[in-house]
Amino acid sequence: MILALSCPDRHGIVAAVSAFLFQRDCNISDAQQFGDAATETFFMRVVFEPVEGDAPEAIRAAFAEVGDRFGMDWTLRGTEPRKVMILTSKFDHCLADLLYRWRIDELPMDVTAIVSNHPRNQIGHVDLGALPFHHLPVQASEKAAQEAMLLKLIAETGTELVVLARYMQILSDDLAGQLAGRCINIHHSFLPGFKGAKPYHQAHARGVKVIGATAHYVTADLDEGPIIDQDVERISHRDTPEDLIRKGRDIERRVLARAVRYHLEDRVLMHHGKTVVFGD
Ligand SMILES: Nc1nc2c(c(=O)[nH]1)N[C@@H](CN(C=O)c1ccc(C(=O)N[C@@H](CCC(=O)O)C(=O)O)cc1)CN2
Repeated sequence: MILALSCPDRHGIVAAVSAFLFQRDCNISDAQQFGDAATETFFMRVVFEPVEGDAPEAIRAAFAEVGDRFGMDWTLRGTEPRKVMILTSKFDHCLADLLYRWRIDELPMDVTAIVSNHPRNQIGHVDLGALPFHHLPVQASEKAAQEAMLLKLIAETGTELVVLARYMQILSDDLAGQLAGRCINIHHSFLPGFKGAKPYHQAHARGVKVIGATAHYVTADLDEGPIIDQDVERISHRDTPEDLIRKGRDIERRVLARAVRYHLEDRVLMHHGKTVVFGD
């Protein structure tokens, strides 16, 4: 099981958590914590094995007293797969990579559906196997209707996380609000540089020597959401925009996969528009 928490920083938090787990004969296999002096906030992630028959609900019910005592924001989850919906437009490299990592059990998820604003035959060569595919086209005048169908699908499938794997439509403030903290986007630049569409052409025009990719939670403000993970590659004057797009694909794949896995493993805690990430 994984306990993730944040609370006002004070003495005794780690002691109280470890005492609770000790009293229940739980075995701690990993623990990470961080105290943010600037905001006097404490963050902690503990992976532990409960004794046989100690049900998650019972542990949660018992931990609530500790949570209330310290004013914690906390989640306590098993490691069962979580329901993920993947949205894409025409570029399928991130979708294909996520599905490969899912098929080799690198990502603890059940894929509820693949959704695109383009028809199935326009999203590259990726093998969706038996996964449900939904074509939800976006006409500017019918964006609200398209988003209502998307929200209905998310609700009906019990989707817990929405991944924008190069989904090139801007979500409305309402939809972004309804998916707050459970929608991750891959932006194909090293934010805050080169927001918006065509970042590789912007980078080429600026003559930068490093390109990158950024995975972030989606908010109403385009490319402004809390950053979960980033990575970069050095480039040179020899690289054309097409070279940057090619080199960028690899960066996007690994950054998005890492961010999705970190979210699914409760390694990401949100804080003041930023994140605390207990990586591996
Ligand atoms: N509310 C948000 N929606 C989306 C975000 C976000 O941060 N907040 N990220 C984008 C992804 N993205 C960059 O990473 C991005 C996608 C699309 C555009 C854009 O200008 N789209 C045009 C249409 C383009 C087309 O049809 O091909 C538009 O929507 O007018 C910029 C950046 C996903 N959504």
